[in-house]
Amino acid sequence: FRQVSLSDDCNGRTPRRRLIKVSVIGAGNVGMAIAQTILTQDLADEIVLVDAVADKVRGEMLDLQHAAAFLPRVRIVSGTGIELTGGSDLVIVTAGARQIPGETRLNLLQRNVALFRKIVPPAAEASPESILLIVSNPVDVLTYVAWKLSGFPASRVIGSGTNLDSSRFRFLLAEHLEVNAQDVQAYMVGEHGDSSVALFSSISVGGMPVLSHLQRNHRSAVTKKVFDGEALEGIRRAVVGSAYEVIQLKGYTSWAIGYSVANLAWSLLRDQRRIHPVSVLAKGLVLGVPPDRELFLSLPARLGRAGVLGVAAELVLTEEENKRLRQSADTLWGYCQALAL
Ligand SMILES: O=C1N[C@](c2ccsc2)(c2cccc(Nc3ccc(F)cc3)n2)CC(O)=C1Sc1ccccc1Cl
Repeated sequence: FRQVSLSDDCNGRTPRRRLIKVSVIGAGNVGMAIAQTILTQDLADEIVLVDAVADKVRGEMLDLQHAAAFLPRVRIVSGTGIELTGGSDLVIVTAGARQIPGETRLNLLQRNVALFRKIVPPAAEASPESILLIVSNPVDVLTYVAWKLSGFPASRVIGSGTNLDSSRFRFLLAEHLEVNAQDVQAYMVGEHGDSSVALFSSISVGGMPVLSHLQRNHRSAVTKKVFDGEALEGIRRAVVGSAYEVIQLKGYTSWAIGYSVANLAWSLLRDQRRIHPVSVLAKGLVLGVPPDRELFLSLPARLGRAGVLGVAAELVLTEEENKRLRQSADTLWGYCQALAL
């Protein structure tokens, strides 16, 4: 139809905000769930998908492009070369060898370190101002590896860490209390996975702590239902159990990790300064761990466009919680040292 210009086009100049570019390296179930969620949440102006398998990543790009009639306009690019990610604000790494059943974590780690040696240096060189967000497992050690290989300041190298553990924890608590999971503040910290530490003492619902003096003074339905210890320990175990249950039922996880990582991307790219439990350089932040030990584990961190703006180091931990955190720190440090990067 005939082009009619009705609006003042700012003297031929289109007002420009800085365009946001996000790259996802690894177009598997996790990478594509993250990309799809970032797309639907209108978070990026350009999304780059990189994977070693050319047909797979081109197919994923085309399939997403075909949804354009229902989505905000986003440029979607794909290929096998890391150089496509150049100029990214955020580079999300989900690439990783799939764990062979029965394979030890150390063996999977070594295979993924070899992969990271090929991915991280060129990605860092192509986007020197970007934030690296590591999702590949074992995520805490691989975030340390990405930090060492990238040469970036630790503030711009983050692991998804216990963000997923914490979102499952919040879901299970919310179900138990029949309240919206968005009104449940609850953190799991430390090492992602089987050994994450649930911070029972800092659970709050609608801003009310559920494990405190309330125990004595109020017998409301909320505190009565939540504060008995075995219910909480049961929920902590269910966080781990639910991960294994999903793997057993569908063979992989995607939606929860997709939404939880897109939530991190939102805070980072839109400079939200929100606090998330993510894997950060925990040097000198864990009581009882020598302050010179360089290791990554999850702590509540304030996230913005500059990456990690601050870490909640003055965590209120019980002696038991701190002991478990220290044990995780020792294990993780052992792995990091063994790599001798
Ligand atoms: O939801 C998952 N799924 C995975 C998975 C596995 C194959 S495809 C996806 C999962 C599920 C269950 C166990 C497990 N263990 C594991 C440990 C070390 C590794 F390097 C890789 C995987 N990993 C990967 C993973 O990290 C999670 S979260 C998770 C895992 C275990 C305990 C608690 C949580 Cl919150």
